[in-house]
Amino acid sequence: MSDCNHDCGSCGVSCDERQENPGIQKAPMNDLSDVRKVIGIVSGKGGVGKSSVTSMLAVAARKQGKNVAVLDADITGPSIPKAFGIKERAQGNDQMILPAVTETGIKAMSINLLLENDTDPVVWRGPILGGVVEQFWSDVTWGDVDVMFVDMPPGTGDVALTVYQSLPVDGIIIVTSPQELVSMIVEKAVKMADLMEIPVLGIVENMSYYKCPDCGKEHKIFGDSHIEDIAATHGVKHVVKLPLDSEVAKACDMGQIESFACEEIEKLAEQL
Ligand SMILES: Nc1ncnc2c1ncn2[C@@H]1O[C@H](COP(=O)(O)OP(=O)(O)OP(=O)(O)O)[C@@H](O)[C@H]1O
Repeated sequence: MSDCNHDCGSCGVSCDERQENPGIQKAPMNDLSDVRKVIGIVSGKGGVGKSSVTSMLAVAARKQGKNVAVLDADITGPSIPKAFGIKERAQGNDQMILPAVTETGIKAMSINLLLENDTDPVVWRGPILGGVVEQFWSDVTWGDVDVMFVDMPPGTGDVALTVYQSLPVDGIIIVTSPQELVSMIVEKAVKMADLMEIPVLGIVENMSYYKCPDCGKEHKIFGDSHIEDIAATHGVKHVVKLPLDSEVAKACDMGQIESFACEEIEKLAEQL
């Protein structure tokens, strides 16, 4: 056949090589990178602790001896460098961008490692944000990585769609808090993953309860949890409940997430 542009979507010819649903091409990985597993950390809405959980999962997987990377796809609200206390800018040249490396050896890339000041806002439209995420995947020299955690932007918008379509995501972890409204938003995230045919590996209910340090009683500050029901409805195997804990906030805010240990997250990381 002459003049084939390999875009079956714009061509009606019924040739031997025709693909009815050619789909969106995955972004290529460069020759100096070998990332063997990609796990997206998603949340229905902002502020529920998605970046903290991403960081804790990365720390736990690293402790288990894996080569770990974190791709901060939350371009307009990047929190990963702060949680790990990374202060220096990313290095690179015309050919490649090198990720930052944390104290325990986790590789990380975030828009904040490229901005002149980490308080500079990112005021870009959706397609440009998605393009940055693709570049983080394709142009960063990740090297040998057993598992990469992708800190997704909150919600089911443009950039989340780009990550699902362009990166070879093996599964996602949904982070939520226990309010009723959030349950509905979680279902949206689950359904989006279903649409993309990406398995939901687990749900983390963050700030699930507060344990009184004096009497040990657990208080459900945001109300009763419905997370087990939601997980059962959607066939999600792993459910983790994390307390509201000032030590988590302190570790993230001080850039010391690598010295914070969380048994529940360590157990989850083992299953991934
Ligand atoms: N279990 C917890 N207990 C106490 N504070 C927490 C807990 N989890 C997260 N935090 C704190 O809540 C704040 C928001 O957390 P984080 O940045 O991880 O949320 P996020 O969902 O990624 O938000 P965004 O969508 O804005 O990126 C941070 O200051 C963090 O330290």
